[in-house]
Amino acid sequence: MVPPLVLDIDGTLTDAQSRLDPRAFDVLPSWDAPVILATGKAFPYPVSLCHYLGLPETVIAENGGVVLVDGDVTFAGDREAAQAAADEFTARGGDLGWGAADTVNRWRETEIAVNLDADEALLRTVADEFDLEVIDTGFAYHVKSHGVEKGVGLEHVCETMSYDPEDFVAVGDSENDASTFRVVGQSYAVANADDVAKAAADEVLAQSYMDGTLSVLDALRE
Ligand SMILES: O=C(O)COP(=O)(O)O
Ligand SMILES: [Mg+2]
Repeated sequence: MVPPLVLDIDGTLTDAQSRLDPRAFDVLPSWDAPVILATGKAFPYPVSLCHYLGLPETVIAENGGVVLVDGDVTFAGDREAAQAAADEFTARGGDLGWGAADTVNRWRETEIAVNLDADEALLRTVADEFDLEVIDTGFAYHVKSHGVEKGVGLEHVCETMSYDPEDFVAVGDSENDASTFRVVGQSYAVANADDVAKAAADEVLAQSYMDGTLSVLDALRE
């Protein structure tokens, strides 16, 4: 019997160019246990990924800010504070860096994401003034409330689904996966992971991106 999975998206189910690795379609829809997508992306991204993979919509989005399980959506985090910090950052000359349409934040409900090209020092100064934290996922800076984490989201999912987080196997690549790694039974950082994720993981994989993830899933299926 295979264990339930909690999988990060960017850097874990993708290639180095952030493109979804098509092998996800071979392995995830037929996985014989729950597959939870846990991401820093805004809510519609993992929902649509579930839709197109043919998976039940059980997702942790916005680094734990939004959780969908069993048809119920719950929110954590102070979006208004994050917006106020973003406005102040912009007023002081910062740029969120996503252009006018800003599809990165347009549907984001509990935090604000900022392009990695932005002025990090200014962003951290302003976030601090609003009692918010900044995490760097390797794909964006996220300005968010303290204590909102993917791992907390997973605990909520588990309560609803009557699972123990210990039953889960996790794969991830960055700082925002460390909280997941702390609550699951077995955790893996892909080789491209950042130092925080590598330190938090039970095991650091030899292979990067989806190659690393598949090495875990193939071993679990054997
Ligand atoms: O949105 C990001 O910054 C990273 O997304 P991820 O958590 O799926 O890697
Ligand atoms: Mg990631």
